[in-house]
Amino acid sequence: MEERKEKVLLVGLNITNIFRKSDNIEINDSMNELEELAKAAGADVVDKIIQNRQSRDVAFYVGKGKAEEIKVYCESLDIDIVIFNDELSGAQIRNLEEVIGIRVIDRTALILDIFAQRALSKEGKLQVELAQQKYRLPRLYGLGKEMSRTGAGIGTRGPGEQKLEIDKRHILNRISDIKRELKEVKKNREIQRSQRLRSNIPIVALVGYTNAGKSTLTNEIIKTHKEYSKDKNVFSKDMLFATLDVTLRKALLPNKREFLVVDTVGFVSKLPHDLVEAFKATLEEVKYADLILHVVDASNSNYDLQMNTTLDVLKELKALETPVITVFNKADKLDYEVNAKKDEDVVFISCKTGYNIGLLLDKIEKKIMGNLHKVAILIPYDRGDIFNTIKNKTNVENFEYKEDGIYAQVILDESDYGRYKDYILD
Ligand SMILES: Nc1nc2c(ncn2[C@@H]2O[C@H](COP(=O)(O)OP(=O)(O)OP(=O)(O)O)[C@@H](O)[C@H]2O)c(=O)[nH]1
Ligand SMILES: [Mg+2]
Repeated sequence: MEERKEKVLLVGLNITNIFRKSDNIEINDSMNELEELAKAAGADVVDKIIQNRQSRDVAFYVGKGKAEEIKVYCESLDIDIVIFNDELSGAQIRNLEEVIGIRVIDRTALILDIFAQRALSKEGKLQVELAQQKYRLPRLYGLGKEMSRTGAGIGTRGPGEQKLEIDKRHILNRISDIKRELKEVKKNREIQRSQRLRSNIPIVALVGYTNAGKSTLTNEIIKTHKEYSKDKNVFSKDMLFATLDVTLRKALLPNKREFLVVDTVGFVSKLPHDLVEAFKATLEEVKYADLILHVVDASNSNYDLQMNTTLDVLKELKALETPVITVFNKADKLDYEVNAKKDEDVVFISCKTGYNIGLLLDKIEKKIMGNLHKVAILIPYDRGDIFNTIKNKTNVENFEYKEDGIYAQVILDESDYGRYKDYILD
């Protein structure tokens, strides 16, 4: 039997204060994105309401009068849930539910819900549950009878076997259990990673805003491999957060050397902080990549803001030193003549038509193989981690312990040459 879709009303606040940061995504775009998110969670979006205010109302977010209007409107349209475009406090949720009389959730709970439905790997599930528990903890008091139910639709679903229990002690216990389990998973991943680093296969990570085409591009790139078959394809779909788990696949450079492609979870503006925290561990793969492909949907009118969101997350991951090629995807949807720039590190492509995929592969090859540099390095003793990475990758055998660090003669490829330039002696 098919479940009836939950009917939702979306409510956003347009802060009209003159001090408002001008780099925010405009309210209409933000609400359209919220609509896509709600659809991705399986909801039937009935209408969107935007309220102009100078600031948020502390108790009711949109103000009590507006909340009362929303109640009447919801009754007339038989709405099941009201979704607010920003993160709400526990008190705001409780107050709004009391007035409106139906379930109220915020953008954060919505995103967490999508993640809860989509996470596949054990680690992904644990991370989402951790973020959910952390979200619920300070809101226990606010979660009234409507929210305290589990398994009651959007915003209440959990990825694990465990029901989310509305009891502080239980939540705290569960959080420490999850953290312990995650530590185990992490250990395994580190072992795998060090094996990979030793094997010396370059790693290329695809990052970018959700729906930019990272997974589609991954599938294009992995076709180059001799062992490629369709079942190696990663999941891609016109839907926000199609990918939640980091996947690794083999591919070949034009010069036939093997490399690994990492497809990652996409970003979205106002990504809940706990979720960023939770996914940092998974996204660590990006930090260890030799090259990042920053995939951008060039046809999106907010592509520059989306790029900034991605760059912010890369900064948080401390992955800004890794070389980047900016890949403007969906060139087929641009109605102006694309001027595939001379810039080495930028390329316009279309996964749909195959336009410039070959050029991109050439650029990847150049970037990760580049010129080899024979150099002397001096790594301070407190950066033994860096020394080990270089040692494993370049199979250096002769090194000396000097007064101010470890000295060695090594051969670095282009990307490592850039990455470790601070430690290279003239
Ligand atoms: N027109 C056009 N559509 C594309 C192109 N590349 C990808 N798409 C479509 O864009 C949608 C999103 O693609 P995905 O590859 O799933 O995007 P993603 O970046 O992996 O998204 P998340 O996993 O949600 O972060 C799909 O419907 C693709 O078919 C392209 O070059 N042109
Ligand atoms: Mg994807």
